[in-house]
Amino acid sequence: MYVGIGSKNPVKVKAVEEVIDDGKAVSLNVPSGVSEQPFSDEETRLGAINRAKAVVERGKVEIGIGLEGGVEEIDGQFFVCNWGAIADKNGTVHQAGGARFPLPDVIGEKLRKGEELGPIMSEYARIKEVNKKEGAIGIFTDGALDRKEMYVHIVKILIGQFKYYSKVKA
Ligand SMILES: O=c1[nH]c(=O)c2ncn([C@@H]3O[C@H](COP(=O)(O)OP(=O)(O)OP(=O)(O)O)[C@@H](O)[C@H]3O)c2[nH]1
Ligand SMILES: [Mg+2]
Repeated sequence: MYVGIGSKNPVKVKAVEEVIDDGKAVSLNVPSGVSEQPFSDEETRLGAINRAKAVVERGKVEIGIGLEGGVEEIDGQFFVCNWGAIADKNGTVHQAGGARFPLPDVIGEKLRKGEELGPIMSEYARIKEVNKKEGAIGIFTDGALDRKEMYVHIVKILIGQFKYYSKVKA
């Protein structure tokens, strides 16, 4: 399957490569069409869909995948949320949501001031570009689950739906 991923972030690219059959994905820098730091499930999901569609519109690949991270406030506490979408040239789109977990208030306060989670996490964990490594989920689970593995889960749900619904339609 010749697949494009709408990000140059290595954790997202590796997650797609790990799941697809031939193991090779084209990575493209495409706009998400939402804020750099999405602030709700809706906005994060839309960012994933926009990225997936933008990849296909570039015309290099038949199938595009968009993965987007964001935050969602529930009862005064911020949770990291993650969404993915897969799109093909015929306009088919499938979606999937991933893990969510709470962030400490000290991080929530910085998010409220308009800072982006990636840099906040790097400062908090004292790890450069932690968003391209284990990510917030790796830090707050003591390494039990890293950001790539979290996206692998989403990509499996995306590719799985794509295959299932292609068969059903045939
Ligand atoms: O360290 C992190 N661990 C995570 O689990 C996580 N989830 C989201 N974010 C941050 O939320 C913003 C939008 O996310 P995002 O989808 O735009 O990702 P990104 O900016 O890292 O990649 P990309 O935009 O180049 O594809 C960015 O500031 C991300 O760093 C995370 N940071
Ligand atoms: Mg980003």
